[in-house]
Amino acid sequence: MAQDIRIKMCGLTRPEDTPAAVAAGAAYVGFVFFPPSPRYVSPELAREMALAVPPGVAKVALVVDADDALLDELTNRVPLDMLQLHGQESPERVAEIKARYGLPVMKVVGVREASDLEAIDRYAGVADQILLDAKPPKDATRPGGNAESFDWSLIAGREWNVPWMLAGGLTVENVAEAIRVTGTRQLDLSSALESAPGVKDHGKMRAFADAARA
Ligand SMILES: O=C(O)c1ccccc1N[C@@H]1O[C@H](COP(=O)(O)O)[C@@H](O)[C@H]1O
Repeated sequence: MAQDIRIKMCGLTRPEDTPAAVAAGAAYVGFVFFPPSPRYVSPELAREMALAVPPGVAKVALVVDADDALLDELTNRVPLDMLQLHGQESPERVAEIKARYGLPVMKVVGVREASDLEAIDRYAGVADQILLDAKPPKDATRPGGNAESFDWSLIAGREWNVPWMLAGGLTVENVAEAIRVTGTRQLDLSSALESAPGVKDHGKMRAFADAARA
């Protein structure tokens, strides 16, 4: 059993989802604060859910090009352990957010082709973690959570001097291959854990965690 695999289960929307993610063995739980998403949760609901998360499981706020007003509200109301920046935030903005809120920051880098990976070095000095996700399809209404994978062979054998996670279209069927090709020790997903957009399926959470660790 590959017990050292760490999983982030993102886009939890109901109070019962957090204990289910924790029971499945999630190392991180994610709350989406991007209003167009079917996984959007209000700060009030996120607070209720976050308060039920035991120590040792990181509570992550996913935001997209958030301004300080939103980040002030979230950090004041929700007990958080990490901010996930899933927009076009520059390295300077990442550094500013990190300094202002004193929370670890995970910057998303969208990947479609090899040259996209050059962005990692620009963020490695400021972000605490990098999340490699597929760039969204052209007609997408959100920058992530589209159940799209990128070509994992682009990062086969690559190493960076910053912790990183793999995201984008991970499923119970492809997770073993994703780990084999990329060597990742951290996985992040949302769509494949759902029975409908925004509705997490607790059986799928358990099945994914079992497959990832097998
Ligand atoms: O899930 C969303 O609605 C979302 C909205 C805006 C930005 C990112 C979003 N999701 C994140 O995208 C990746 C991959 O998700 P999937 O497994 O392909 O559905 C993951 O980090 C989600 O949390």
